Amino acid sequence: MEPRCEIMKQNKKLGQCFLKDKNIVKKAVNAADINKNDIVLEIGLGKGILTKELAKNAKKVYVIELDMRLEPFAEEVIAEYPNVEIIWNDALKVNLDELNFNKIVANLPYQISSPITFKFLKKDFDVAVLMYQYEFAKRMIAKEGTKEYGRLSVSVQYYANVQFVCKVSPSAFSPKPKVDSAIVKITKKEPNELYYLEDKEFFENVVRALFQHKNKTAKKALINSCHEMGLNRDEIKNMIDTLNNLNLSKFDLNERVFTLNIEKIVELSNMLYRIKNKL
Ligand SMILES: C[S@@+](CC[C@H](N)C(=O)[O-])C[C@H]1O[C@@H](n2cnc3c(N)ncnc32)[C@H](O)[C@@H]1O
Repeated sequence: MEPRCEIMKQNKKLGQCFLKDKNIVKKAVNAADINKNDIVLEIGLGKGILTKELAKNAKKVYVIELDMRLEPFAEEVIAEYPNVEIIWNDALKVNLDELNFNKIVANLPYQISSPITFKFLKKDFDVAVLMYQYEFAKRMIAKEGTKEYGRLSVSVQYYANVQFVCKVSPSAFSPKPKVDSAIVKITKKEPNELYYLEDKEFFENVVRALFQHKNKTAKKALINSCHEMGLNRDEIKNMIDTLNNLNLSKFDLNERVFTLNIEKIVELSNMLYRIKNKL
C-alpha cells in the first residue's frame, strides 16, 4: 500500500522540499566522510532519502523532525535501519547536549538556517555538511572586501573553517524550490586556533553594530549603532578618542567596515572592551 505521506501536502513553511537526486545525497555523505564509528545528527527526515544513506555508513543517526505526518516514512526507515533514532521535536528546542554525536549532515529547512547554525557552532563536532540556500551559503563563506561579507561571515568564520562543496539546482528537489541551494562543509576550529576574545557577548555586539552600516567607516558605524554595545553617543565618541590616542591598534577606524578582516574586528572589540571596563 502507498504510504500515507505520498498524498500528504508538503508544507512549504517547514521547508519541505525533499531531495530526490541520489548523486547529491551521496555528495553530502562523502563530504562528511561518514564511517562506522560516526554518530550523526540530521535535521529533518523528509522521506528519509538522506537518513538511509547516512544510516548505511554510520554507527548511529539521530534525526530531529518536527512534522509528525512523516511518521510512516520514519517507520519505513527504522525497519530497514535500526540504527536510526527519530526525535519528534523542533530542532531549535532540542537540547543538543543530550545527544552524543560527532558529525552533522542535513538538508536544512531554510527558514531556520541562521538560528540552527549558531546553535551548532556552540557544540563540539568534527564536521558538519549542510545544505543552505545558495545566497546564504555565499554569505557564510564570504571574505572581507566582498559584497557578501557581513555579520554572518564573521560570526561563523570566527568559530569555524567553512568550505563550499557544490551548488545544487532546484531540479534536485521535489517540489522544486524557487532558489538555488549549496552544500557547505563546516569544520570547527580548535580552541587554540581561535583569536583571543576579552568577552564573547561584547564581540557579538560589536559585530552587530559594525555590520548594520557595513559600507560606512568603522568609526561612523560604531557611533551610529552605539546602543548595540550598551553605550550612548558620547561614551562611544570618548572611547574612539581614547583608542586613537593609544595609537596601538593594527587598524584604522576610517577603514570601511566590509574591508575589516576577523582579526581586526576581534582586536577592535577587545580594545573597546578594555577601554569600556577600564582594564
Ligand atoms: C528540506 S527538508 C529535508 C528533508 C530530507 N532530509 C531530504 O533531504 O529530503 C527539511 C525537513 O525539516 C523538517 N523541519 C522543518 N522545520 C523543522 C524544525 N524546526 N525542526 C525539525 N525539523 C524541521 C521538515 O518537516 C522537513 O522534513
